[in-house]
Amino acid sequence: MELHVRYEGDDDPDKCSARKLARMDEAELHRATRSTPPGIVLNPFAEQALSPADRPTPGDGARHSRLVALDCSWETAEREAFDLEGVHRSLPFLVAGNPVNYGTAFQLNTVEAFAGALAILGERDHAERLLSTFSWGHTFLELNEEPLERYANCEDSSDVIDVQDDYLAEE
Ligand SMILES: C[S@@+](CC[C@H](N)C(=O)[O-])C[C@H]1O[C@@H](n2cnc3c(N)ncnc32)[C@H](O)[C@@H]1O
Repeated sequence: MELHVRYEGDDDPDKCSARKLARMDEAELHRATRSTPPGIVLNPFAEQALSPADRPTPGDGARHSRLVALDCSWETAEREAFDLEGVHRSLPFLVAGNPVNYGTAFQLNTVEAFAGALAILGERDHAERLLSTFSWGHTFLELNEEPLERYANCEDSSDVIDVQDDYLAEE
């Protein structure tokens, strides 16, 4: 899948995972909303959780084969900031493995959000490739190994929420 980032530029540029992905030609940064192409928008406020039902199928338009994230500080990541064109999906319970937010559920950085989404959509190799260039990348996969596998085996969003409920009950 193509990876696109609406890049706000209000977070520490030295720690920004989206900038690193762009330097590696793994993602394209867009500095304005109007230049950001439509796609599956990774939005923590979206009502529907991402699931394997969102996998692109032949005949779907290009927007179904693009993942779009908003790279901004969590302080400015309010509902209105995700005013991007496309199908909005939240990621289910997953835990950050990056050093800034280590152990925090639901607040992933951009590369973790892309990798989690790709794994749920059945593109595990792509997810691993993205994370392999971050020293802590393997931690994200280790922490989330079981939930990622279970989500990837779900049929649709309501199945994903049922699996998520198992993890939230343990919290
Ligand atoms: C708020 S930014 C923070 C980025 C951070 N500055 C970095 O260096 O990667 C992380 C983005 O990843 C996506 N994301 C993170 N957690 C998510 C979740 N639980 N559901 C959907 N998208 C999520 C969203 O697009 C979100 O805006």
